[in-house]
Amino acid sequence: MITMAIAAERLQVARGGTEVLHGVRLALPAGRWTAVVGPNGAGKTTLLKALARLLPYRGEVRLMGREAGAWSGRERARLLAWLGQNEGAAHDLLAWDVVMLGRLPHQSWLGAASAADRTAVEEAMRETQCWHWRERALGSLSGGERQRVLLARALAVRAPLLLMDEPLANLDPPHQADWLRIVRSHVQRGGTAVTVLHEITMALHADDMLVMDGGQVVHQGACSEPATHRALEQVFQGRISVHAIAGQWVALPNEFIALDGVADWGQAVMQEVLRS
Ligand SMILES: Nc1ncnc2c1ncn2[C@@H]1O[C@H](COP(=O)(O)OP(=O)(O)OP(=O)(O)O)[C@@H](O)[C@H]1O
Repeated sequence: MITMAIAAERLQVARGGTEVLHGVRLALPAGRWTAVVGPNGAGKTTLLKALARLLPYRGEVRLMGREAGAWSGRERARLLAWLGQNEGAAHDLLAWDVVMLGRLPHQSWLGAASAADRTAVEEAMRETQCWHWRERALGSLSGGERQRVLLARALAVRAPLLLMDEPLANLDPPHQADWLRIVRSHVQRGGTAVTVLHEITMALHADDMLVMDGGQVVHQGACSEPATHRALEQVFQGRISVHAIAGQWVALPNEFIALDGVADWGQAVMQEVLRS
């Protein structure tokens, strides 16, 4: 039997007095990476927050087969690591201390950090290449540097469930590629990742995709399935299309590729890439 890492039934969430998630049903298998995509305002952040119990909801959420509310706060904090969008953190905290916050669920009340905590922090900071700034205040770092520290904090939890909302914000292309490797290695070790991504080509690297529109999940399927590509094209009103280029699914804006000559130019660039 396939273990469901996260499942929801009849999930309803209201924000500002208005219902914005309308009875969502989903089942995300363990050991896979699911990308949540959809137009602005579709309800992606709301869904992720509800799954992490960061927002009140009606209906049912199950984490690793158990009702989310049945886990104690500390158990849940060890089970599920969260990286939010535009997350605030005290800007005068040192990067090291920010990442150490990810170890709180493992520490006793007022207990000092253990050797295992320090190892987890160092490994997470080296993995996201922010070890170098461990003595710097968070507020002194650039947007992308700060994002890597916050990603390290989520990794330091060593939770089997990793939920990330727009994790690529401010990351340059090499660090986006590093992030991809980190998520892949998390799922290869049996972990589960759920990420909200606006960059559809990056999202197509995931195993599965949850396509949202108007506060509902309109499609759930493998990123390689034509039905998933059709669902994507539909929610973005036919303004993007999914293509296979160099063995990878790529989402391109139709206006762009329809321009005379641009498609030829794209082909030429791709040939160059393949040759190099
Ligand atoms: N705090 C809030 N108060 C009132 N309405 C809210 C609040 N937060 C979100 N909403 C509304 O809920 C709906 C879903 O928002 P949500 O942030 O989940 O969408 P999203 O798919 O993540 O969007 P985006 O792609 O723009 O980040 C939107 O219509 C939004 O305006």
